[in-house]
Amino acid sequence: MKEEPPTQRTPPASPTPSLSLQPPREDSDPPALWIFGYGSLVWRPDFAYSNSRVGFVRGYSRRFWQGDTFHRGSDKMPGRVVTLLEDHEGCTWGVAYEVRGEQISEALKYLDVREAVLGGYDTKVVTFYPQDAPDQPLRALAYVATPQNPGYLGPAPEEDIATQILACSGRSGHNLEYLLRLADFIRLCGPQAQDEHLEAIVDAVGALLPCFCPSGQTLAMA
Ligand SMILES: N[C@@H](CCC(=O)N[C@@H](CS)C(=O)NCC(=O)O)C(=O)O
Repeated sequence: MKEEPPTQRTPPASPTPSLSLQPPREDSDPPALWIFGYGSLVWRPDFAYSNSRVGFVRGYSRRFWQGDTFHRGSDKMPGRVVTLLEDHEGCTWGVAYEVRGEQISEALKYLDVREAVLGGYDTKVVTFYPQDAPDQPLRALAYVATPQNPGYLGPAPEEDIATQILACSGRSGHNLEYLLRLADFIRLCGPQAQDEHLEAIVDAVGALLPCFCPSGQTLAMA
């Protein structure tokens, strides 16, 4: 399902940087583009793609520092979603999706609405290292929310981020679902994908939950 923007919330993203499409492998092969997801794109790309690979990007850390007033929050109660922070020591795990031929324009058109218009993200070219072939890195397009975008919330104690996540939901669902689906993915990637920031927020949510679910209800994940 593709979200339709109720109104233009942020200026259209700057045109996608001239990411040279991967040359066709054979003359008959269509051009290809890799798109790197590290937040909701990990479990809900919602665009057609030909191939996907789990892996990581170096030089970035994932942070719940972007506000979201559409998908996981509202204007009155913005949720928190992730962006990439430039961090020389950082390593962020996610999923890269290969789009080929006509899939390219369809994916970019959809993501421009979902990520840029509705989410305040901009595009950035990153180097993606597939988990199964880290010696064969790929250039990929990533959507990154910079501090200059109007929805940027920036750093906060993990306990405060956890409180905000527990209190927010939007058109795509509860902010807690967003956190837990991402934590599930990182857990499935194994210990090399450890994300201390994400873990600290999940731990803080666990510590707060009795306050939010006094009857001891368990969290039902759809
Ligand atoms: N750009 C990041 C983050 C994308 C992201 O999480 N964007 C949010 C807010 S704009 C979104 O699309 N949410 C849809 C959802 O929460 O299901 C990614 O590559 O996954």
